[in-house]
This record gives sequence, structure tokens and C-alpha cells, in this order.
Amino acid sequence: MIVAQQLSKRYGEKTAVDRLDFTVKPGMVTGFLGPNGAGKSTTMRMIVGLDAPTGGSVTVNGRRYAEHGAPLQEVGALLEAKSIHPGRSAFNHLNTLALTHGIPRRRVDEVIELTGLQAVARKRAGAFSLGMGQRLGIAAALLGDPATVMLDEPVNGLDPEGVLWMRNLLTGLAAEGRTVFVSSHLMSEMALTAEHLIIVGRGRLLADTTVKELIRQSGGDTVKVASSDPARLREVLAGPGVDVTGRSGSEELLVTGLTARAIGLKAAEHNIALFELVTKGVSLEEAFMELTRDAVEYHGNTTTPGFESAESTENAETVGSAA
Ligand SMILES: Nc1ncnc2c1ncn2[C@@H]1O[C@H](COP(=O)(O)OP(=O)(O)OP(=O)(O)O)[C@@H](O)[C@H]1O
Repeated sequence: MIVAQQLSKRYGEKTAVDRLDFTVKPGMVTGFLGPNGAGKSTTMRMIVGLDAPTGGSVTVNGRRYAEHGAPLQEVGALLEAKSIHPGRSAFNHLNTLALTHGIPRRRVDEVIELTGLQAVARKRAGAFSLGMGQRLGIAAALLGDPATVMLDEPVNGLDPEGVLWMRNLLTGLAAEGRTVFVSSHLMSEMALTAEHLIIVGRGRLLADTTVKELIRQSGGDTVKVASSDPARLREVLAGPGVDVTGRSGSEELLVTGLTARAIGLKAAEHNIALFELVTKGVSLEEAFMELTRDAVEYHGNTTTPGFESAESTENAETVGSAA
């Protein structure tokens, strides 16, 4: 369990982390998201005592990191690429860590196997690919069999097989009851891996929510329905918690608060012919972009081809009209 209370970090005039309050709970993967420069790495560094907060506090399993007698057994972290002596083998690197932290030798073999490094464990780490280096960093993070695991961009540099392996590893660690806190810019991957999300922008907390709820709030449960009699359909669908919008003269309505199935049944009951009935999907990426639109520090000046596609524009409208 990680608990941040009014956690803040200033670098001179720059406030990198601004009064963050959040709790990362055990038994699930929590994604830590935010645009570049939002303060994710700084927050993670403060969690493991590599940076000192200028305000507030953060604890792991009830204590500040420095107060733990055996921190590697408490929280395992993969932060930015580790500096490993290039001449040292993966095995020697892990074994030295284990020896200096009172961790048994058999655990070194276990993490080497867990991270799929058996074939290269005796090779010089300096010759490792980015993906292998990433696996070695994860092996080191898991060495102390910690109840809390924190990884900054763990899928960086991994090939598709590696990404899948990472997904299974993270969900497996969470299923064992561990606290798993992971930052990533890969929204599609986070949507598959994380259950809970903490989203920051310009150092501030923007959302502390589930993946499902974030998508729902962005209009992910909106149904588009086209019918022969939109005015009459609007009447029969009206009810508590139901919101119906549509342009005058258009056959289309956008409905929130009812499933496509419920809308279809109501329409049939009142003999209203339907031409289209679609639940509109909103991806985590779209929900994230909408939430963080005003918190992006570094804007590019090019438009991604296809981003302004009919579908995206449609979704943006849906969000607007449903709000
Ligand atoms: N040592 C430092 N000195 C001064 N400013 C810093 C320092 N470390 C970070 N910052 C600033 O603090 C802000 C937050 O940076 P941080 O690296 O925590 O963001 P991030 O969310 O991890 O970004 P990214 O997604 O790009 O890794 C940025 O504006 C950054 O420039």
C-alpha cells in the first residue's frame, strides 16, 4: 500500500508535484498516467526516498521508505534505466544485490527464471539489448519478494512478446495480493493491464478512478440510434438517469443511461423502426486526452494524420453533448 498525503516537490520556481493525495491499494494494478513532465517520475522517486518531498509525505506499507529496515523486501522499484556496471553479468549484479541485502541465493535463480534471463544471465550486462536490460531491472525489483512493486515505464523497449509477458507478470503480481504501481504512456496497454488509475497533470491530481469509470465519464456508454420517428423515440426513452440529445431535423439521437438492448426493446414496443443502433466505444487514450488536454506542457505543432477522423470528432461531440 502506498499513501501520499499532500505530497509536493518544488525545484526552485518549478512545482513538479503539487499537493498530491492518493492511495495505491494492494491486489490490483494501478496505472500512473500523465503527460510528459506531469510529475510521475518525481513522485516515484519520492516514494523510494531518492528525492525528498518539499511538502507532505508518502509512505509504503505504513512507513516512509527510509524507515524500513529491509526496504528491498518492502518495495521493489524499476525507475529510469539502472546504471549497471557494463562488465558485470546479470547474475553477478543480482547476486551482489542479494548478498548486500540479506536475500538468499536461491531467490537470484528464481528471479532470473521469472524474467526469462536464464540464457544470458552469465553474459556481460553491457551487451544487453534494451529489452534485456529492462528484464534485468525487473529481476532486481522483484529480488526481495516485495509486497509493493513500482515500475516506471516497464514496457519501454520490450518487443510484442515482452509486452505480453509484462502484462501477465503485472496482473499475476497483483493477483498474489501485491500492490502494483506502474507508469506508462501506452494507453492501450494500460487499458488491458490496470484496473485503477491515478492521473496527474502539471503535478496535480486530475483523476483517481477506475479504467471503466473514466471511459464511462468520457461518453463510453453513449448509444447512437437512428430512427423513423426521433421525436417519439425521445419521448418513450425519457426517464430518470436517461439523457437524450439530437439535432433538430436529424434522424439520429445520442442516448446515455440506457443500453442499446433496452433502446431496441423500447423502440419495438412502440413500433418505431430503427435504422442504426450503436454503442459508441471510447478508448482509454481518447478519455485520457480529453482529461489532460489542458495539462499538457509540451505541445507538438503537427496534427497526427487520422486523429481528426470522423470517428474522433464524433466522439468529441458525444462527450460534449452528454456532459
Ligand atoms: N532535478 C530536477 N530539477 C529541476 N526540474 C526538474 C527536476 N526533475 C524534474 N523536474 C521538472 O519537474 C517536472 C516533472 O518531471 P517528471 O520527470 O517527474 O515528469 P514525468 O511525468 O515523469 O514526465 P515523463 O512522462 O516525460 O517522464 C518537469 O517539468 C521537469 O522538468
